[in-house]
Amino acid sequence: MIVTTAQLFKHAYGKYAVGAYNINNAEQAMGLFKGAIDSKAPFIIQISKGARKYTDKRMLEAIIRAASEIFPEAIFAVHLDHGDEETCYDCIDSGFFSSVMIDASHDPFDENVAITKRVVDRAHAKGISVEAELGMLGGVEEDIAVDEGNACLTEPAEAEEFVKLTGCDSLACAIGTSHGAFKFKGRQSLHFDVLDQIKERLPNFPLVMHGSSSVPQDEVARINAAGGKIAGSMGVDVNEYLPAAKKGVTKINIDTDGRLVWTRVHREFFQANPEQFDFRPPGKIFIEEYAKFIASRNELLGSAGQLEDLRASL
Ligand SMILES: O=C(CO)COP(=O)(O)O
Ligand SMILES: O=C[C@H](O)COP(=O)(O)O
Ligand SMILES: [Zn+2]
Ligand SMILES: [Zn+2]
Repeated sequence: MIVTTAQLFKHAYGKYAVGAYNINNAEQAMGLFKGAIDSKAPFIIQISKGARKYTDKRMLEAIIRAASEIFPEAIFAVHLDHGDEETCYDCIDSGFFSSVMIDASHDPFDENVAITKRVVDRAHAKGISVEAELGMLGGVEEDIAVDEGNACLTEPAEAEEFVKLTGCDSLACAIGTSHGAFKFKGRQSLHFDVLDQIKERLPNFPLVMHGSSSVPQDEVARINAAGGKIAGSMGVDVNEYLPAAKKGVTKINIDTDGRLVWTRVHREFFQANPEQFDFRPPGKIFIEEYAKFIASRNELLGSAGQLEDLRASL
């Protein structure tokens, strides 16, 4: 069943975070739905502009509708990840997306407000939720690279004003993370101080954490042992997911870690079976491994086991 992110956040706020996972193909969709059902968790499927280009937006919709038929118990939102204004309107008009993200965080504050407000008006007219972004993460997103020096944490007073002016349903805040596999040079903590200040100004308002992959070091080691060359990568401490959720982070975005699962499975498979050229055996392994990964993340986010209570509340 497709619901809005606002419906998911109402149930989760302050108790747990809903995992938001990107998909690009059928194997990821199968693993995601299976892992969510195995862990009895609601979830958010995210589709980036890159995914819509790679697989074709019609193919992605068909894959998700099919997965929803294969796993009829699933409760999830279909969400556009890092949309621009034009892509937001395309998704709002599609009749398929229940939630969009307008990411105008690279524009000046007033421009971000104006763009976000226009998207909010169009989305709300159709009952669709809107995530906006304020502050700047490091790393690369949708082809825009932000180096560490230019990344800036969300300013709490600005966040309060931004939400009032735009009427958005949730806000992606920069609290120290970045996209991709190279977030930190050493183990680093989230900026809980900033989170506390934002929560004080925006009580009961759902916040979103992008760049939340943990980049498991054993996963990286296995990839490198099987011929990969991923060096100096470090991610978010998974033990900080739940404390962040208790401070209002209601959506936690994880994409890179899933790509690492894919890379490890396929590198190990083809290294062990150099004569193989059928992609289905490793594809099958990936679906199983990705399902296990999703279930493990949902446990850490606290969303595992919430499915039936959520269903009863809808
Ligand atoms: O924020 C993300 C998608 O919007 C994904 O972040 P990661 O690169 O840490 O997985
Ligand atoms: O924010 C980035 C997400 O991980 C999506 O990545 P993508 O734009 O390469 O599909
Ligand atoms: Zn952004
Ligand atoms: Zn993101």
